[in-house]
Amino acid sequence: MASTAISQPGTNDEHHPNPVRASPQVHALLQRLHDLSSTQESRLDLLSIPASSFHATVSDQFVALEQDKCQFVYALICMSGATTIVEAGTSYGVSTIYLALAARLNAGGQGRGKARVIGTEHELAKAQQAKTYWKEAGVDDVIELRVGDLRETLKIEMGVVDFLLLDIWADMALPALKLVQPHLRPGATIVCDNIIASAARYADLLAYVRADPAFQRITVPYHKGLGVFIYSP
Ligand SMILES: C[S@@+](CC[C@H](N)C(=O)[O-])C[C@H]1O[C@@H](n2cnc3c(N)ncnc32)[C@H](O)[C@@H]1O
Repeated sequence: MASTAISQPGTNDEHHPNPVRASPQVHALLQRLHDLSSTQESRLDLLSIPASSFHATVSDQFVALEQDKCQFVYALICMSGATTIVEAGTSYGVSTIYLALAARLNAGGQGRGKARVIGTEHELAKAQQAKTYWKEAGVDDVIELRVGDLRETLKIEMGVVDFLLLDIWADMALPALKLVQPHLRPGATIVCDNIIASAARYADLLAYVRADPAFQRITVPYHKGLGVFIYSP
């Protein structure tokens, strides 16, 4: 019997439609950035880099959230109506474009707040380049980038937060969650990348959320596991 090739998520075909509403120019930009990131990552084995040298080894790399996960995150934000979003780990701002597009779409609805995406990035060069991509994508008005160590930059006002994306070096995930947690609205969504593959590195985060019944958890079976927590205190 002839076999039919099954397409992969993120490919945008009849089986895996792309939910993102954007112009052809923005789709082309996103594709270009994902391709750049994938090419870089194919030369690195991120999980084999020791935690002690991780920051230095990948400090100029994209390490963008994969395209299929970005599309899922976009859809989750559209479903939840989130308009205020915090991103722990922005890098060159690829995932941030999806967050901004979705928050802005939600903010267009009646009675919703203004779209606001707060990004965080330690590396100044990445932050500067990210801003040029956001301008090209036409979402720079929605994004506020906090440059520096998120353990300081997330101490500043952020309003009531609907959605938190943890796409950060594993040792920074729990500090980020703890800083944003007091601002999360009941029912807020938290997404954490690589929750299975990096489980050992996320030991502190996992112990924290498992110990608190306010976090309803599910792992979505994307590559390396995508953790989704609903915050219901
Ligand atoms: C996985 S990348 C983020 C990718 C991005 N979300 C995307 O999809 O395009 C993680 C980023 O977190 C940044 N980072 C690591 N530790 C940080 C800290 N303490 N404060 C702020 N940013 C940090 C790194 O420089 C890196 O660019």
